[in-house]
Amino acid sequence: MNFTGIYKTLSEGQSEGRLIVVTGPSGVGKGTLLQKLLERYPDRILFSISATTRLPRTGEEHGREYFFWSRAEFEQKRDDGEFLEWAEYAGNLYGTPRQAIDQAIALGRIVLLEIELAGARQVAQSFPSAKRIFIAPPSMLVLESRLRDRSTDSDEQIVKRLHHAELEIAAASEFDITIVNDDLEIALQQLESAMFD
Ligand SMILES: Nc1ncnc2c1ncn2[C@@H]1O[C@H](COP(=O)(O)OP(=O)(O)OP(=O)(O)O)[C@@H](O)[C@H]1O
Ligand SMILES: Nc1nc2c(ncn2[C@@H]2O[C@H](COP(=O)(O)O)[C@@H](O)[C@H]2O)c(=O)[nH]1
Repeated sequence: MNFTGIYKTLSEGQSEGRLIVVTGPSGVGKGTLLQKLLERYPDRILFSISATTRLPRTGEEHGREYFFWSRAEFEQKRDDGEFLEWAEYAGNLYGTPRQAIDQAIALGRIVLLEIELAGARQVAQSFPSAKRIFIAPPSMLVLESRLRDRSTDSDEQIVKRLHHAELEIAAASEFDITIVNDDLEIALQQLESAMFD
């Protein structure tokens, strides 16, 4: 059975498996929030591991933060239909492999996708019942300082990411709910309520 088939069956009431998409500009704190949720609900939540063609940052491991694939490998898998969604972002390809998600939803888990806007739009088309949550920064200045203080991206990457951020923030109204990540604990509580309601 393909993913659509499994998801339909589950939405008809046989399990509580569901898909939640979390989108927001790079540096807004999506990963920080989701990591904390995962620590709170390790048995209920599955955090999808994406694939990317970007190089690993210090401390990142293949199969933990991402599957780090070459562009040729990524494109082959994309052409073979192995991604639920994919997009080019700031010069690299990113995508959600379908397989683990199919299995987790079938087992009744809440599956979280942390993806950028173009991918979120694809999921909205293929899975209109997925809940879509937008994480917004308190301001562009705060976003920029989070990106700079994180010290993971070059100046060139930061400029690209801030440019993307403006496009993403302009699309926030497409989402079911927007959460401003100012105070981390408050944002976490809001995300938790949105996920389980
Ligand atoms: N509420 C907050 N207040 C202050 N700093 C925060 C808050 N949330 C996250 N941060 C910090 O902001 C930086 C960016 O967070 P994080 O890496 O989680 O962002 P992200 O949205 O996952 O980025 P990307 O999409 O690039 O992966 C990190 O250094 C993190 O510690
Ligand atoms: N469309 C997708 N976007 C994804 C996926 N995995 C991550 N992302 C988004 O990419 C940017 C940059 O991430 P970074 O790790 O290089 O900082 C960020 O907005 C992520 O949410 C994916 O599978 N599909």
